[in-house]
Amino acid sequence: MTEIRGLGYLRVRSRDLPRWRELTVEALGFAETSGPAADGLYLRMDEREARLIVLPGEDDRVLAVGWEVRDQFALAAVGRAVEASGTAVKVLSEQQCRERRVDSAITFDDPSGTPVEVFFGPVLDHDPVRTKWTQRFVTGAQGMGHVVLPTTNFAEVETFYTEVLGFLPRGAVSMSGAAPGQKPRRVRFMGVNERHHSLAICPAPHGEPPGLVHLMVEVDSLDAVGRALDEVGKRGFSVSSTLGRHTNDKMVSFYVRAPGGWDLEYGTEGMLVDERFYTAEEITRDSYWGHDWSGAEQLAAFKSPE
Ligand SMILES: Cc1ccc(O)c(O)c1CC[C@@H]1C(=O)CC[C@]2(C)C(=O)CC[C@@H]12
Ligand SMILES: [Fe+2]
Repeated sequence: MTEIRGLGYLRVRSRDLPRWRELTVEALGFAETSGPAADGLYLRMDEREARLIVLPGEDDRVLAVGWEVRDQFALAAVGRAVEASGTAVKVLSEQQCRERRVDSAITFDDPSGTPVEVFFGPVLDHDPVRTKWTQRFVTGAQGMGHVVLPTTNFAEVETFYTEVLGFLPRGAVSMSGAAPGQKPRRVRFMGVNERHHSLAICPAPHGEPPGLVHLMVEVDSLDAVGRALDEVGKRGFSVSSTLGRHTNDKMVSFYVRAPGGWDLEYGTEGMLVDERFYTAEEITRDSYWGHDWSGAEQLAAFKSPE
């Protein structure tokens, strides 16, 4: 049984904070709050202080994928497992934990170099979450959403997340290149809670610096998804994939290109997995309908030569 309970937060760095703010706050309807860095973008989805944090800098990169555990004992157990696997673990300082608004955290790189943080004890903000479309983000026991990570050492990364961190396999798909000129690739899905997948890995060059394929966040309203889709178009953001319904998690979503070269997936109606009855399945199409990727710009992660 995994100690990881869900995706807790994502911290990224960007050269273009105004555009990130326009996308997340004005188009997707995240609630903006303040945080320790006066010039940072701190985005609330729920009673947590911030789930998505964008800090200004000279490049676009993932600073940390934050995974949440129950308590200090679970955190210690994860730290021991990661060390035992031969990966160096650092304990975050009190100052770093204050910045992240968590009780304690450790950090390490996964085998493809994605910076990972594992934490417990997030600080809550009890003020109401004022989202633009009055939607609620689906979080709670399902965590913040899911991330898809690019990797060139697929097998090693898969082993790390399943056997060291205890993620549960939640099926796979073999896809012919979705965008023209792309190679076929296998995507593996993994979960830690009732959300179908909190993590997926995709064979792709990681790019330099560490990139993402996408971050998915879920809302409780199809109207919010539709309104957000209208708004990203009006504001000139590139829609990487049109609206569609996935065959594995049944999510209705679209994908929009964020500044920095990866996508935000914005969806609703994701299914819940009941581990008492679930078995991992192999899907043969990514979607029942929709999800046309032909308009996608190349992923930053796919830019460097294979
Ligand atoms: C197949 C699928 C089911 C549920 C999801 O939440 C989900 O993101 C996907 C995969 C989408 C998939 C991806 O993440 C990596 C880039 C891919 C392979 C494409 O280029 C098209 C489909 C994309
Ligand atoms: Fe996704």
